[in-house]
Amino acid sequence: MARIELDLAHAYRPNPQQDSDYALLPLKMAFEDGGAYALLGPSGCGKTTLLNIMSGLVTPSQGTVRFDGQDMTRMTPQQRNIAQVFQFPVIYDTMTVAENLAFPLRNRKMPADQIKKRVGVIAEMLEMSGQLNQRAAGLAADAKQKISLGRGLVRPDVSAVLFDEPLTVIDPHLKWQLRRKLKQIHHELKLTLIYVTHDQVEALTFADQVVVMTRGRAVQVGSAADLFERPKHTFVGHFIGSPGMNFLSGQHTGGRFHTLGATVDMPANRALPEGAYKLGVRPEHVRVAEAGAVGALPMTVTQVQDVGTHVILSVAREGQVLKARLAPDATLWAPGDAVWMQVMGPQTCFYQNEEIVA
Ligand SMILES: Nc1ncnc2c1ncn2[C@@H]1O[C@H](COP(=O)(O)OP(=O)(O)OP(=O)(O)O)[C@@H](O)[C@H]1O
Repeated sequence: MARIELDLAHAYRPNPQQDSDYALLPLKMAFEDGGAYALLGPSGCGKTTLLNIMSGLVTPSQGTVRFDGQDMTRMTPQQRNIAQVFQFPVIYDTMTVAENLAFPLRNRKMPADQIKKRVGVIAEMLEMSGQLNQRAAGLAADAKQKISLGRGLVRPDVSAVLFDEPLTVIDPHLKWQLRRKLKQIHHELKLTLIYVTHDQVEALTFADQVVVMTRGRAVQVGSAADLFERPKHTFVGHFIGSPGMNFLSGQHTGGRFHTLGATVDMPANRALPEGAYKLGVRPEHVRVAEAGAVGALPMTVTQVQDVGTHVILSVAREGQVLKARLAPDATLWAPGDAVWMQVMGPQTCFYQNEEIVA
């Protein structure tokens, strides 16, 4: 295993001139030895490009890839000793499950008794012990992809295992199980795992550290709690959470925040220089308040969505909607009701140029 350090940018086209010419804008980051990481972001943000640069399938147009300090930028995937699992199964249909799992170990000339043992361990982890002697050809797509996962995980000596949306072909119920399984496998095998996905639940359940990407930029690297409580960039606020963070543009002057044609008092202990900001507050932290309460805004209820475990209350002012995630008894509210919504609190964040400042 290795610590992977990236200091690079990548454009697929020659002579990139502007940001939009880059699949990856200049980035500098490190993946620690033995960590479980996810690269999360919408389609086209550069996740696969970043993964392929780590594996050696793509050479960055600028900068370097280092493994444990050694420059690997121009090395092949074999030389980097990387295992990669793709969206669709890459297996040999004519071989049995056991032979498929053993294949990467045979290639590395591991002694037969050790191969048998390791294949047994991996099959057990993936709950495939009963299928070891079956031919892959007769198996369902789910089972074939499990073999692909197993082939990625079977070698104990790899620098890292890279997964590119590996659960795409998996049935939703099994997907949930496999996600948890991969997390458990990570704890047991202590391999460096890097997992590409556009699904926040998948990223947050699997990884200890999530790299959130948008338009070729890695905007934040952090734990689920970091991304939830302190989104460094408004994109992270929008993208993580369901519904995402609320944002209100406004002006801070004289200890008050002016937004949507109203004024909210800032809590006394909240130090913030005067200026223009976007206030960011998670629906989980918005509360219905007493009329005129410090930190509350007068608004009108537009929608009450009862989703069983909680209620999403949508309120609006001057055409701007704010969402609050409340306990189930909030169904007492109805569209048209006047409410005061508490938007200021210790978890309220402030942004300038989309970056967090307080
Ligand atoms: N081989 C290529 N040649 C030219 N442009 C490419 C190539 N591969 C990707 N791109 C472009 O680079 C950008 C990043 O693509 P990439 O596939 O890395 O994103 P992604 O986040 O993995 O998206 P998806 O989830 O859809 O695969 C996109 O604009 C894409 O069109």
